[in-house]
Amino acid sequence: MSHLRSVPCGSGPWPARSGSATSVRVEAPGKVNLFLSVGAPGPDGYHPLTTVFQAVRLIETITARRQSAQALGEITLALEEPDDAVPTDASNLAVRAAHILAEATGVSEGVDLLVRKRVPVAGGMAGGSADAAAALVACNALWGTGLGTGELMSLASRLGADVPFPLLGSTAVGHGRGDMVTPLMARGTYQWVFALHHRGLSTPEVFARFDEMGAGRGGPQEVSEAMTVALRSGSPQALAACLHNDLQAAALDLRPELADVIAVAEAAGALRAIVSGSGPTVAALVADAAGAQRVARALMSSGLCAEALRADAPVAGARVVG
Ligand SMILES: C[C@@](CO)(OP(=O)(O)O)[C@H](O)COP(=O)(O)OP(=O)(O)OC[C@H]1O[C@@H](n2ccc(N)nc2=O)[C@H](O)[C@@H]1O
Ligand SMILES: Nc1ncnc2c1ncn2[C@@H]1O[C@H](COP(=O)(O)OP(=O)(O)O)[C@@H](O)[C@H]1O
Repeated sequence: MSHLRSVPCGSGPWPARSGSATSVRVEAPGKVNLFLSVGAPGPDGYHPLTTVFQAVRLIETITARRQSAQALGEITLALEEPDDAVPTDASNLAVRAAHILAEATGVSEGVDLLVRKRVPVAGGMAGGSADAAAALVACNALWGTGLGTGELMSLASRLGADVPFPLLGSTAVGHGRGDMVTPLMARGTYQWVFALHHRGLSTPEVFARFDEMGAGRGGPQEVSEAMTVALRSGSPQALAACLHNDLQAAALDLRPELADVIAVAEAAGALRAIVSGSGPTVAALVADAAGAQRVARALMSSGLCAEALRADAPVAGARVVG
């Protein structure tokens, strides 16, 4: 299709080497799925899907620090604000990312990772995946391992279906497990309000409920022409009409109150509100800043959500800052 171009391989928009820097700071965005069509699972249990990701201005920041010569070459992680829902051991996706990069490049140096989280945890907005992408870019620069975009993308897809996208950012189509990403032409800036909840939803549980409901038959649908035209037009009204999420019914089945959250956002003037990815975050697309304020206020006074966050999109993928 003429609006698609392939991911360039070679060096990315981040420095390959940091020289003698003692630390590297990287930012990576959360995402919302503008379109998510899910097919029947394959023998590995994974679902083939077609999705349109948009990177939103809810930004994870990872600082990778060189260790002292006396350190044991371990990979450690700390959270700027401790959170029981986020592991800090070897199961953290950012730690796994540093390990996989060290293994692929033969690096024995350790690293101390410090994470500032701004994407809701287990909210269907891929915060853990953004951390993994940020850790890959940060360690690649700190260690001077010099991997290019193609190689980082390939490591990212081994970490999780959602990990390659935050390396790319902006707006992109995902195929396969969602890990085969291709940039998509999009104009304009979109305003979102995200309704957050205290309790997250588990991605495997939502896919399992999707299967129990008999929802995925055959292969996933392709992105509609209406969606690509809407994105090229930059019109939030046109985009609102095309938003689609096959996992929404399963998320609503697990959390029926999300239907009320959607209704409150739309009654307050959102152009459309949908479940973000596997949920439970509800993403409301609004026309402008005034609309965002009205919707955020209505969501908060409804008592149905823990927080309402405003963010614009799209934004860039993982990049070294500071
Ligand atoms: C649903 C989506 C939509 O973008 O994201 P979230 O909304 O959860 O962030 C993704 O498909 C989630 O991606 P991610 O969270 O990286 O998934 P992974 O870690 O690779 O897989 C977690 C589990 O989700 C299920 N899974 C994931 C991707 C896929 N295409 N088919 C699946 O069935 C599998 O049960 C797998 O064991
Ligand atoms: N760096 C990380 N940040 C957040 N959660 C993480 C991280 N590493 C592992 N996890 C685990 O992954 C789960 C899902 O994380 P997250 O990426 O926030 O949500 P989602 O998959 O819904 O987009 C969390 O509940 C947590 O147990």
